[in-house]
Amino acid sequence: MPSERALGVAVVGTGKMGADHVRRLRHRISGARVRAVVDIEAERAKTLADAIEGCAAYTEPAAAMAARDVDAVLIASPGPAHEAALLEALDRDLPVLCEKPLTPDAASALRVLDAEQKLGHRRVQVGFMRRYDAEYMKLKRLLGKGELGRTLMLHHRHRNPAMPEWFTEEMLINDSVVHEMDVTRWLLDQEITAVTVHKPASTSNAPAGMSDPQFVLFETESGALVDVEIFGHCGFGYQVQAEAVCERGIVRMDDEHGPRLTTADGRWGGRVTPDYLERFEDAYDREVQAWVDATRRGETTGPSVWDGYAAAAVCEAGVLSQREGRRVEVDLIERPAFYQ
Ligand SMILES: NC(=O)c1ccc[n+]([C@@H]2O[C@H](COP(=O)([O-])OP(=O)(O)OC[C@H]3O[C@@H](n4cnc5c(N)ncnc54)[C@H](O)[C@@H]3O)[C@@H](O)[C@H]2O)c1
Ligand SMILES: O[C@H]1[C@H](O)[C@@H](O)[C@H](O)[C@@H](O)[C@H]1O
Repeated sequence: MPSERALGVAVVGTGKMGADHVRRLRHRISGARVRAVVDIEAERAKTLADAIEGCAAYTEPAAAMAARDVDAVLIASPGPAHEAALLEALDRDLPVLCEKPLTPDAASALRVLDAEQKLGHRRVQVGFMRRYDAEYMKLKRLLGKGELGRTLMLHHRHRNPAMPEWFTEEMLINDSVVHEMDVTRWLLDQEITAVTVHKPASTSNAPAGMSDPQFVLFETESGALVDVEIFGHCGFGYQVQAEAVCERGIVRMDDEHGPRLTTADGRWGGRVTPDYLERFEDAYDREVQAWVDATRRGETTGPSVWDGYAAAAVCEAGVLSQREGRRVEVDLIERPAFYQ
């Protein structure tokens, strides 16, 4: 439905990420209006809606999706709640931007994959925002040019200062490393075939029952090896780095943000971003603008339900490896022609 008027968006889940997307839709990107906010915490949704002209608060995603001025849905509830909201939106043929992970496990991701195929056209963009980050885009372009030859290894580092108290050890894999699963598939243009999770000595900052950091190894279809350091409680800030080792060179992603200072006491250096909202702000903006623009043209672009399902299948292997301490092969269905 190519449209001249602003896209009416319902935002489902108004916690840290949902509230930030509401701010983004209102103040940082063009072509959209927040018409509904949904949260099981009624007061949170109402407080947010009261501050936005023409926006209503709901506690049920289905009620918001039925509203006359809602054309599209941005899902930012916790991962386990995504499936129900996605199926509801697909049932109504509404365009969706769904925060990562698509769903936390492969079986639920497959149900979404089936529902979109039954609908007969793509409607869902998955919120793998690193694909919209300037540094990752440069890395992708360089690897794609072919000058460096095949990529033999990728090294990823993913450090968070601390995790919320509800964050579990499994979530280190299916909520955090899911980003590296997606960028690895995207950068190398191939699937991940096996995962092994190793647990080094744990920081005393980790909560009881969580071994942190963890070292995750992916094997890929071409035989590349990919390692990920996931550190949930590094204490000092938010850091995401990547380096590709290729046949004819090495590309290291620049993760510096902000000025680098040299000071009178002989120190030299920059600043580490405190969290993902600051580190990836431009990427989130580009991602949401791309979704609004494509939706207004009547198209669906960006990471697909297939990408969300493939990452969920790798997560499932990763969680099993984390639990059992062994290498686990990824169990992936054949890619349907619909998603070629
Ligand atoms: N792309 C990124 O970098 C990034 C960063 C952070 C979070 N996320 C993703 O965003 C999503 C939300 O994470 P968050 O950190 O904002 O969590 P949060 O806990 O801060 O917020 C979640 C909100 O959803 C509400 N909620 C729970 N169940 C709901 C339901 N069934 N319907 C409607 N609302 C519901 C909660 O009351 C809460 O207000 C998750 O999928 C997470 O993985 C992505
Ligand atoms: O939900 C968040 C978010 O996806 C961040 O981008 C990631 O760095 C965190 O590790 C994760 O917990």
